[in-house]
Formats: sequence, C-alpha cells, structure tokens
Amino acid sequence: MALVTSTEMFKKAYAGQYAIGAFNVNNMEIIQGIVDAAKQEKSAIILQVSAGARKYANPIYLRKLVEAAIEDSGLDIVLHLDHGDSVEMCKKCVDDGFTSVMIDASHHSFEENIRITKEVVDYAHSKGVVVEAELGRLAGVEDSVNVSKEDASYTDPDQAVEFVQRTGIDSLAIAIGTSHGAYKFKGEPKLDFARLEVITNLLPNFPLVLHGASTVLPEFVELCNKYGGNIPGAQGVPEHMLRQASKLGVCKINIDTDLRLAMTAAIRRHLVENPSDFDPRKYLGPARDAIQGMVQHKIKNVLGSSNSML
Ligand SMILES: O=C(CO)COP(=O)(O)O
Ligand SMILES: O=C[C@H](O)COP(=O)(O)O
Ligand SMILES: [Zn+2]
Ligand SMILES: [Zn+2]
Repeated sequence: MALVTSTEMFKKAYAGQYAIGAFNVNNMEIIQGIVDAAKQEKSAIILQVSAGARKYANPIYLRKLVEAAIEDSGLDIVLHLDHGDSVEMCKKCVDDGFTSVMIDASHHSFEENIRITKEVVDYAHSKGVVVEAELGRLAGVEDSVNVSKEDASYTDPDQAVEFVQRTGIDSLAIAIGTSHGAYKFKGEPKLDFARLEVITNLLPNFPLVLHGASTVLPEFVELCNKYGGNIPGAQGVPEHMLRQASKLGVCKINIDTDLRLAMTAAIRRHLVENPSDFDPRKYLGPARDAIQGMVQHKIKNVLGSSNSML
C-alpha cells in the first residue's frame, strides 16, 4: 500500500487490454466513494487533481485525504495532476509528492508544446515522477475554458510519434472526438477509431490516455432532471466505445463528469424527498454511495480493471 507511479499499472493494462480509471477528486466523499469501489473490485486506480480542484480544496487537503485513503484501503494508488497548466504547477506537484503529472500545453504550437513538455519531463523524471502530455485538442469545458468545436483538433499520428520521441513522456493524451463535460455529441456518438489504430500501430506498447471519457449515465441525468435539475440533451461516450479504446492502447480513461452527475443526482433526490433534513451527512452519505456504485460498475463492466491489484 503506497503512492505509486502508473508505470507498472499501464504495462499490465496494455498487455491485458483493459484500462485504469483516472477519477477526478475534489473532496472527501468523492475520494471515499471511488476508493471503496476500487477496494471492492481489487482494482488499480488513479486519483487526479485538476487545477480547479487545487483552487477549490487547497492541494494539501486533497493530498492528505489521498494518503488517508491509501492507509485505510491498503491499495496502491497513483496521485496525478490533471491538466497542469504551467511548468511551475507541475514542478510544485512533483515536489509535493504527486507520483504523476500532466502538462497540458496542447493549446501551444507543436514546437512550443514539445519545449514546455520536455521541461516538465526533465524535472519530473529526475524525481522519479511520470509525465502525461497532450497532443491535439479536445472540445468542451476544461477548467472554465471552453474550447469550441472549431478550435478542437484531432491528434496527428505522425506528430504523435515525433512528440513522444522528442519529449520522453510516459503517456500521451490523444484527441479522437471525445470532449470534456456532459454534452459530448449532438447526434450519433462517433470516435475516430481508425486514427486511434494508426497511432497505436506507430507507438506499440506506449500507453495512450482518453480524456473526456465519461459515459454521462442516463440514470443520473434523469434523476437530476426529475428532482429539479435542468441538464437537457446530455450525452457521453457509449460504454462499448470505451471498451474498444482499451483494446487499442488506451490504458488510462479519465472520468469526472460521471462523478459530478452521480453526486448531484443523489443530493437532489435526497433533498427533495427529505425537505426537513439539514444535516449534510444525510445527503453526502447517499452521494458517496452513488459514486461508489457508479465507479464499481465502471471498473467491472467498462474499464475491465477488476482484480488488477492482485
Ligand atoms: O478528461 C477528464 C478530466 O481530465 C474528464 O472528462 P469527462 O468530462 O468526460 O468526465
Ligand atoms: O478536464 C476537466 C476536468 O473535468 C476537471 O475539471 P475542473 O478543472 O473544473 O476541475
Ligand atoms: Zn487539454
Ligand atoms: Zn481532461
């Protein structure tokens, strides 16, 4: 039981054609729900902290909660910085004990992305920390920045090879049509699997990362809307597409929106059904249970990572 890097996890996942869930954490109940599910399934997991989460919770609280989760669960867990927006932020997380960091310089030019990423890699690797970077741009909301469909761009396979070679990164986030948030597709969901296959063939045994991979479970959207919410037309990545991706070199699947929806649905329902409750434990408890159930379903039926801790 320790904070570990993702190196061994990804090796096993690649060989076993399954994916490790990378779940965004913002508070204690979210961490507990995810870790309880992983414990039940004996699954490897990555807990990731975004720039927004750092702002919201104060990084030290999240780090200490993750340490508590490791001690309590006996699991090996990766603590990862999600979408690090500067070299400084990545270095700070490395110094603070994160075992993995993402530098997201995908909005810069190709050369600038390489330069910034390489700087993070040099620092992180000297301290035994692994690095994820991004090439191509996802549409959707990311730390309050809204990337329009026009500004999004898919990952170029040849550039991906050059990027990996020149930066020395440990994993690469690719853009093949997923997007952050709850509104991923207007019509039929579609991902560019042909592109993914080309990238995988050009980078054999190299772990790829799929961001924007929530499935936006209809049951939670419906509950939110039934109990006073207003999130019409929400649609995520179908489960079968995530299974397909995990057979094509995708070793890390990022999930945040599904946690938000599960938590919000449970809280909305509780408050509407129990209008006289005002003890936060009464609605945060069910929210934690909803997260646990959702994450367990994902580990077992979508990611395929059950028993990966054995
Ligand atoms: O990619 C993500 C975090 O980096 C989360 O994606 P979702 O919005 O699909 O959950
Ligand atoms: O990539 C986006 C994640 O969902 C994190 O979102 P956030 O920056 O609002 O915490
Ligand atoms: Zn990005
Ligand atoms: Zn992301």
